[in-house]
Amino acid sequence: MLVVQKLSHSFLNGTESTQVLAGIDFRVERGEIVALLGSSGSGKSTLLNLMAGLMKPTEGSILIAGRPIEKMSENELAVFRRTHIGFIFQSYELIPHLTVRENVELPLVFQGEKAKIRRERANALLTRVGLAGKTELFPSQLSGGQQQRVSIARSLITEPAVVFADEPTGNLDTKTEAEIIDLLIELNVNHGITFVIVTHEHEVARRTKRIIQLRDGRLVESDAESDEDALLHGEVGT
Ligand SMILES: Nc1ncnc2c1ncn2[C@@H]1O[C@H](COP(=O)(O)OP(=O)(O)OP(=O)(O)O)[C@@H](O)[C@H]1O
Repeated sequence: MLVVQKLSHSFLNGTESTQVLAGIDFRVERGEIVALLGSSGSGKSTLLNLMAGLMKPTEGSILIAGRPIEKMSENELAVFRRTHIGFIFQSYELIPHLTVRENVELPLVFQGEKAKIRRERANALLTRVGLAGKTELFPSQLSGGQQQRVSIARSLITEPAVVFADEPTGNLDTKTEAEIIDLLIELNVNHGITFVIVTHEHEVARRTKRIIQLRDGRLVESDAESDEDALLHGEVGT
């Protein structure tokens, strides 16, 4: 589903090169939910940008649904991203002058889907994320947690191979954070959606079955249970 192979990345500033990721290898199977955990500066955003095809790696390969995305042209990538990858952002990134339903429909508008089908799929997804009565409101009329639910529905409408969530609860209070993570887990368990959740919060990572941990651009992989154990014994850095 998602295969990251021997991935390294350096940024060039003038003549100086800074290595940010070094020899990253992991795979995420279809139907998995994984937290990508790392402290500030560990390389999470860089890795996410590479996996989303927003930057080309210095070395290595990223396969999504069997396709090496680093080999694609800009145009191929734009189409591939729209159809195979879903995104959930910390700040929701909803369009304020479109209704909740229109926001969710938008990726299908870009695919040229018929209005009736768009509306049906958007309404079904909005029901699934608990917003059945809110479809004709505007984003500003919703709470932060509800806006994030809209963005989750939008990320699913093209039935992507994988959904990347970038600090999805970063703007939410603890109770709403737990509800949003509950929703992502429910969508994973009951609908088989593959999620990679990028976070610096152990509390979020602790909820997923598997944690991939980045430290100084390198991987420290562990499953959630042993990681929790390590946390208890103070072995995992913050
Ligand atoms: N364009 C760039 N040029 C040079 N160095 C960069 C660039 N972008 C990021 N870096 C460096 O790469 C390292 C990793 O940054 P990155 O943003 O990937 O970390 P992060 O784990 O996402 O951190 P945060 O949680 O604070 O966003 C940092 O040391 C950062 O200074």
